[in-house]
Amino acid sequence: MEANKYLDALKKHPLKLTDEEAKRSVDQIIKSGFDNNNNYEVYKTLYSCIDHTSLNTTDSKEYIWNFTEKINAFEGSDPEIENVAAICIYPNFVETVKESLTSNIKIAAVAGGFPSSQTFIEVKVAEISLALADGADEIDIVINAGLFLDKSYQEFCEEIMELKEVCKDKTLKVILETGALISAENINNASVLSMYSGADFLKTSTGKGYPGATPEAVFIMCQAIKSYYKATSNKVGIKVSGGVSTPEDAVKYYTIVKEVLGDDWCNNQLFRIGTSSLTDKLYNEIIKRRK
Ligand SMILES: O=C[C@H](O)COP(=O)(O)O
Repeated sequence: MEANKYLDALKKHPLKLTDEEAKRSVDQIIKSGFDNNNNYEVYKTLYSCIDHTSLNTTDSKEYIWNFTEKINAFEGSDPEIENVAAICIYPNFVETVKESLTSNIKIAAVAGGFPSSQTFIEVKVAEISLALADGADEIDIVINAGLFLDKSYQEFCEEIMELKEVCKDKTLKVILETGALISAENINNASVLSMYSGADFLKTSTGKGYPGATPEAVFIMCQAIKSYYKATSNKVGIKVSGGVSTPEDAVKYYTIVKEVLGDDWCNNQLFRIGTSSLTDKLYNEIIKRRK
């Protein structure tokens, strides 16, 4: 995009709410919609939207192998429940997951200098290329928040465009690290620029070092995705991550996505929950609610 296109894109998709208005709106959405979605069928949908995540300093080949084996064991074990959407790991474990995975789910890798994104573009390109070569289906990168906050939008967008080019037809999820962007305006603007730069999904948080997902941030991101869809007919997905640890949290985010974006987004093609602690809890809740 040429220089004026960045500002044009932001003008085309302005934030129409203050932070306070966004909070009131999303609180009302949750209040009026939560109970309708707090049910067995939605829980099963949510389970199928999970990016089952392990991003620990202590992760090892053996641990990730066993982590994957648990997902393999679940496959087909319960005819009523579709397996999780993806396994999400550090890039150096893609090979391990590829070798051990027997279920038909996606392999997602964080890459590009996760979680700070503070490294050379050459390193980001190499890390993504290696993860893809090992078999990753999806790549989760973090925005260059420094460039964004400095309003260096051309460099900001060109970096995402370059990394999307490396991914080709593989899914690129762009982590906004909303806990670092803080304001609704920053979250809206980072969403808009990331989508025009090639993001297939917008993702809230790394879960590392900054506050994770919030209903307000997800609401703002969904509004931006809706506005972008109206302008371009392109559907960009939403991935909620960072501290999503209870079935109730997941239902709240589902409620926001359903209300703002509609049923088209309420599946794992366009809605994911990145989590390291929800999967078993959600399964247990589903079993509890089974008649
Ligand atoms: O998607 C990736 C996140 O790191 C998961 O965050 P969490 O460990 O708070 O569930």
